[in-house]
Amino acid sequence: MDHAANGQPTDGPAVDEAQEADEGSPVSRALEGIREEVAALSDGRVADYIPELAHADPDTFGIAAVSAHGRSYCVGDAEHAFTLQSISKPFVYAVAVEELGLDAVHGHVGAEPSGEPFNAISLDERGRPENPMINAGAIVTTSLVRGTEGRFEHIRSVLSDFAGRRLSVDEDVYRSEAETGHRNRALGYLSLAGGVLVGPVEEAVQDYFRQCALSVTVRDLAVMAATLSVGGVNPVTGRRVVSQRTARHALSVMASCGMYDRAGEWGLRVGIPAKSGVSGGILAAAPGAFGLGVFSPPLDEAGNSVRGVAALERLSDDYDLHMLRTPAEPPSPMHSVTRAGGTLDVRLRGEIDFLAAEQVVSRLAEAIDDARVTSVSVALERVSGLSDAARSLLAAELTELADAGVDATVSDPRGVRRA
Ligand SMILES: NC(=O)CC[C@H](N)C(=O)O
Repeated sequence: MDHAANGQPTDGPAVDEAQEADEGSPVSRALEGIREEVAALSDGRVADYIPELAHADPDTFGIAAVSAHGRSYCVGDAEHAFTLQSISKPFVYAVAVEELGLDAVHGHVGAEPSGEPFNAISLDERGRPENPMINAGAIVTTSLVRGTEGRFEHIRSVLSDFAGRRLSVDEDVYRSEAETGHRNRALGYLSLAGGVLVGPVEEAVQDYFRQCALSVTVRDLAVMAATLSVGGVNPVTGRRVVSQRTARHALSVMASCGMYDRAGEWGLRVGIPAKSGVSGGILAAAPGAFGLGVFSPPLDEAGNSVRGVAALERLSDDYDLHMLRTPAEPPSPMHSVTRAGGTLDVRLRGEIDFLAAEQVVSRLAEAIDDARVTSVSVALERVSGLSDAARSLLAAELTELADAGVDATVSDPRGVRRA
């Protein structure tokens, strides 16, 4: 067992050394540039309402990024261990959704940004906490998890899969919050009274305190985020942790509710689904691109790391990571379109999603109006994947062609139409 900078055990290396990207890489240098600039910010206060958190060194500052392909880049205090706190919430939400399904979970907790602080006493008209990212909602979400190996062990094991290594509880922080977290107990009892919290409040609250006290590094945050970014498969270990749909649900609640009462401003200026924690961490998951982790303990009034917010604003801007940026024009899905005699020969390529399929079917439909064409042949040899939406659009167009008397044949040696 090795020990991180603050003496907390970290149970083995965070990621496979082989995946560690070169420190001299331009990506690391760019991260370092942002870190140096943002380090000059000295506002904010270290959280002390959980007494143990008050010991954090305000100057500690690390940034990590993990690409969708699993390469990691870390600068600053990358090996420093700190506790997840609220960053655990989207992951435990994912555990609950995976186990119970989306509708069952949202029978107990809403999905609307509360516009209020993380510890607000905020229940909607149905008695549900407003969303799973505020404390009340997160305690309810934790209470829903079952897991065969015991609730907390199940949570720890899935969160460890997200990080790609076994995470351990910082017992001092856990005890410190368990001794003082009476407001969270109160939120638990209110949710019990509202009929949405399952089972003994104290057990749910204890497991919530434990999940908040899981010890991580910025590198872990970036790996966890990257796992959500790429749809639920940890890009470092290659292991599927949750379904693609569950990953999308977690990203959605992070996007709308992850930054508490700063969610709107965050969407405008950063636009990366994110979750912050009072220990000073922020995790951000840019879909299909990068997982990011930042740690710096001084917090703004909303409870978000001051340097973390500034660093992510810069990262989003400099590297075009806003989720609502205009996507690049994708390559044409048509490798070639030729006509030989009465046959239109269409060879497709690459990943065919709904937009690409729309291009293809509109081209195929022209064959119906073209008197010279009596048959079409569609070749899928070069197609690496068809989305469900694309598959059904293509099937519908083939039926149209047949109905119009155009003979259609499909060659699909890789079986992408069946996948
Ligand atoms: N915003 C946070 O990180 C809050 C988490 C902390 N454990 C609490 O419940 O108060």
